[in-house]
Amino acid sequence: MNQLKIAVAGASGRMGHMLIETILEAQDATLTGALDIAASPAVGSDAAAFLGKPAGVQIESDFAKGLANSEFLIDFTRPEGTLQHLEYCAAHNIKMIIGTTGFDAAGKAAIAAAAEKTAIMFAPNMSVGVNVTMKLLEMAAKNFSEGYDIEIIEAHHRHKVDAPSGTAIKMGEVIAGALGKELNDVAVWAREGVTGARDPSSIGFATVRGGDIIGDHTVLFAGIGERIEISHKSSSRVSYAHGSLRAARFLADKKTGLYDMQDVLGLR
Ligand SMILES: NC(=O)C1=CN([C@@H]2O[C@H](COP(=O)(O)OP(=O)(O)OC[C@H]3O[C@@H](n4cnc5c(N)ncnc54)[C@H](OP(=O)(O)O)[C@@H]3O)[C@@H](O)[C@H]2O)C=CC1
Ligand SMILES: O=C(O)C1=N[C@H](C(=O)O)C[C@H](O)C1
Repeated sequence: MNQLKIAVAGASGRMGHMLIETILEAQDATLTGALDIAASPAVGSDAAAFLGKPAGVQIESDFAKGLANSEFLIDFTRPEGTLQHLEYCAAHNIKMIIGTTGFDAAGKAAIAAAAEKTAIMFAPNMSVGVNVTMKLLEMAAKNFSEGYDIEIIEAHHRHKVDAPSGTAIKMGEVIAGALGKELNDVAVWAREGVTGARDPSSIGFATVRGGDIIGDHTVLFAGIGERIEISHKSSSRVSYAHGSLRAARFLADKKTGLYDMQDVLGLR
């Protein structure tokens, strides 16, 4: 069997650990590299030291060393880190699976431009459940387009640095798209003080941060006499890691192009 040669960026992070464990368990994938920022105390140690069974792959901060033997880089870091990895991968034909969230428009444009040089899968949520939920939301939004107020509520662990989550924003984009609108024209990102009555055409967002919540998303369609909630709740990061591996398998025969999990899962 042809092995997928995969490096992991952010190797000592929450997702980095989950990805390394998942790659080491997979029959068709080999961990061939690991990256972290130069300031990380993990640089120089074995990428699987946290599992108590070394993988023989050292965590590097130098891209040339960390990516020397890899066909894929799975990147769950921070936008500024991902954009540096992107430049290197585009120049060296390394395919990328990008799970990092919190990009601005310029960052997203850089990813689209790099996809003309190498194949990239970029999605704010790799879980099958969330991506199927996106389809449910599209259908719901079309049927609740009049008379229902739409609010997106997300909750994550205390360490999360971006808000609203990338998934919540994507849910908003899917709903706005189904209604023939641009999310930026209708989004109310937060509320405080005397806000006035709710604009019926708006899509509201609410963010909760606390403890070890892995990732909960609920979309509320609130009408008169009834309300509908479509929820997804993650109980482990393993679904994100499995989705990332599916993405690597999907990219294996692609040379260039920008894809998302809807492409990987055949949901388009
Ligand atoms: N698409 C999806 O399915 C999912 C996406 N995410 C997203 O993935 C990202 C990471 O999440 P999580 O693993 O919880 O975060 P962590 O903070 O646990 O891990 C981030 C990792 O990236 C490293 N890092 C930080 N800054 C840089 C940089 N500038 N360059 C390179 N590496 C850097 C960190 O190193 P150090 O610790 O030394 O700072 C750490 O190893 C977030 O954007 C999150 O929203 C998360 C889960 C699922
Ligand atoms: O930071 C996280 O943890 C997560 N981030 C992603 C997001 O911003 O949507 C995906 C998931 O919800 C976990």
